[in-house]
Amino acid sequence: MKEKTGYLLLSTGDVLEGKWLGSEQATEGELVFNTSMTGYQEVMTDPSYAGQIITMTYPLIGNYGFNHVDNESIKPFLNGLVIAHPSHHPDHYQLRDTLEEMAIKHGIPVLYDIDTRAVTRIIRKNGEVYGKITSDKQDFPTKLAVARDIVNNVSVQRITPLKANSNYAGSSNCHVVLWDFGYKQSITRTLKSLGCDVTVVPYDTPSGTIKELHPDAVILSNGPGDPESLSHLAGNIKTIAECYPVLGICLGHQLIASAYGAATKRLPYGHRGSNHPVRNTAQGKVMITSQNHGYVVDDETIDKTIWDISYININDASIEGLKHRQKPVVTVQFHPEAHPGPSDAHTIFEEFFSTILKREAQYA
Ligand SMILES: NC(=O)CC[C@H](N)C(=O)O
Repeated sequence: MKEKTGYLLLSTGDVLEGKWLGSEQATEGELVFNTSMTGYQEVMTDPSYAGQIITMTYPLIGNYGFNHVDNESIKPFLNGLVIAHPSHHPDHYQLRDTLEEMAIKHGIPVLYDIDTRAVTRIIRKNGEVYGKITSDKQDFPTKLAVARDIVNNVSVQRITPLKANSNYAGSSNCHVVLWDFGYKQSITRTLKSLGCDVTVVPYDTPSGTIKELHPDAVILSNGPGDPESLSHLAGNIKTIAECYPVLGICLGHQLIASAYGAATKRLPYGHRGSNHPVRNTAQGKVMITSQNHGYVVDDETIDKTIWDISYININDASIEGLKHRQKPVVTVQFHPEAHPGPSDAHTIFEEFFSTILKREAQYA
C-alpha cells in the first residue's frame, strides 16, 4: 500500500506528522475530539459535525467497515478525520465499504498514524483549536470564519413527508413535524417505529407553514454550528413552543432556550462521546448518554419562573435539559436517539409521546 506523508497543523502551532488515507485533499476546520469506542460510521454521518475535523480517541477505526443501515444522513458532512490506526481488513456481514473507500467516495480527507490522544490533550488544554490536514508543512489553518449557511447546507430543502412503519403494532398515530437543523436519521427511525407519521421541514420554515401542517407535536432537531447564528428564528420557535407539545434535541434544545431569552456559551472543549452521565434532577437517577455539542445553555440566563432544569451533566454540572413549568415543552442537550451510544435516554421519546396522547385524550 502506498503511504503518503501528510500533516495535521494546529492553530496552536503544533505540527503532527501522519499519513494520508485516500485522496490527498487539504482541509481545515475546528478540530474536535470524540471519545466513542464504537460507532464511527454514525459519528461521521452526523450532520452536527459539518465544518469540523473530528479526531477519534479510540485508536482502531474502520474494523467493521461501513454498512447501508447505520448512516445518520445522506452523506458525511464533516470536513476531515484524524485517527491513529485505520483497519485495512475490516470484516462484518453488512460491510459495504472500507474506511478508505468511504473517504474516497465522499471526498473526506483522512489522516492516520496520529497520536490522537496527544491531539486531544492539546484541545483540552487550549479549548478552541483549528486544524488543517495538508501535505504542506507550512500551511497553517487560518482562524476560520464559521460558515454562515452551515445549517442551510445540511437541512432538507423542501417539506418532506415520511410514513410511520407499517408494522407498528401500537396505536399512537401521531403526526410529528421534525424541524430540521441537520437531523440524524435515528430520530426519524425512532419516530416511525413509535407509529408516527413525520413531516420534515426546512430550518427556515415559518411558524404559519408549520401550523398549516396540523401537527400533534413538533421536534426541533440537532444540528451544526453556533446556536447564536440562528437567533433570527427565535420568534418563530417561540410561537410554535406556545402552541404545541415540543421536544428540542441538542441544537433544538439550545434554540428553544434562546427563544425564551437564555444565552448560550461555548464549552471549554465540548462533549462528544457515548458515555456522558446526566442526572435527572427530579428523580436523582443517572443516565449514560450519547453527546455531541460544543455549546451549552448558560445556567445563569435561564428564567427559572418558566423553566425547571430537568437534567444536569455530572462531569461539569452544565445544563442537560429543560422542562417548561406550564407547557408540554421539554428539551435535552444530549441525544435520546443515541447512535452511537447507549439507549438509556430512549425514555425521553416515550415520555414525550405519553404527553401527546394524554393531551389528545383531553381535547378529544
Ligand atoms: N449535536 C448538536 O445538535 C450540536 C449543537 C451545536 N451545534 C453545538 O455544538 O453545541
